[in-house]
Amino acid sequence: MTREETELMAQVEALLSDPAHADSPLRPALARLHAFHRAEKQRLERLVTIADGYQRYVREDERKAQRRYQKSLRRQEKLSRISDGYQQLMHERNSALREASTHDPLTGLPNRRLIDERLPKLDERKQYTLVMLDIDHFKQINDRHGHEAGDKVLVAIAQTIRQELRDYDLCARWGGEEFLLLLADTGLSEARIIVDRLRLRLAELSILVGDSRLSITASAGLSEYRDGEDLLNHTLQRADQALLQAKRSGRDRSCIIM
Ligand SMILES: Nc1nc2c(ncn2[C@@H]2O[C@H](COP(=O)(O)OP(=O)(O)OP(=O)(O)O)[C@@H](O)[C@H]2O)c(=O)[nH]1
Repeated sequence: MTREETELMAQVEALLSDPAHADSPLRPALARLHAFHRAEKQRLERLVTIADGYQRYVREDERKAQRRYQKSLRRQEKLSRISDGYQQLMHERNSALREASTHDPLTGLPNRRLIDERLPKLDERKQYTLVMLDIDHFKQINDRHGHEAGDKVLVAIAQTIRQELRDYDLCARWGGEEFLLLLADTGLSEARIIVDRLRLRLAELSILVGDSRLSITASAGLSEYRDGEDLLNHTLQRADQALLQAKRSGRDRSCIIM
């Protein structure tokens, strides 16, 4: 209520309660006007209270909706973090599984399965030489120094093969101490130079096992891929025969079957 209104109401109430105006013909009308004004005022106050309450309710409701929205946003962020993490984990697991199924766990070299997968992708226009490389008298290493020593030697051999070959050559651990090399874009005479250099590097290895230093030699059989033939059947058979020949003629050498 404004100050002016308060003063006016006080003035009207004073007039109404003054006995000097009890018989005034204006008094009943003034009394009704005063009562009407008070009733209106109370109604207005009630309305204001209701409107305030409604606004408070709306504000509180908005705050609740905001809190619910923030909470659901946080939950969604959490879910998407979990989902991202899960996808990453699945990706890593798949890569690990793929790695495990296509590589030899001891040396990390590709295994037969990977070679089987890669071979259909050979470029028919290129020359390829297939090499079977086998470590000589490997059994003696196991027998004399134990299986673990044999494993250590195999790891060192694989490392040397990897270092000596070019990026575009393929190499795999084919069996126990037998390795398959596929030299791309390479004819027999060039392949023999590469293989003999590799055998020399292998012979130079001096692998520390306990108190002993072990050295090895390797034999190799080479054969060139002929157009249209099955590499893992025909070319491989000739390379195997060449390897047998190398073993039979004294080991520590490479042989070729044309
Ligand atoms: N330490 C170890 N030894 C293995 C592994 N795989 C195969 N071998 C061993 O390799 C040896 C191969 O022996 P052989 O086939 O007789 O061949 P070798 O003694 O190398 O004789 P030649 O090939 O005729 O020169 C066996 O004793 C196998 O047990 C392996 O993963 N780790």
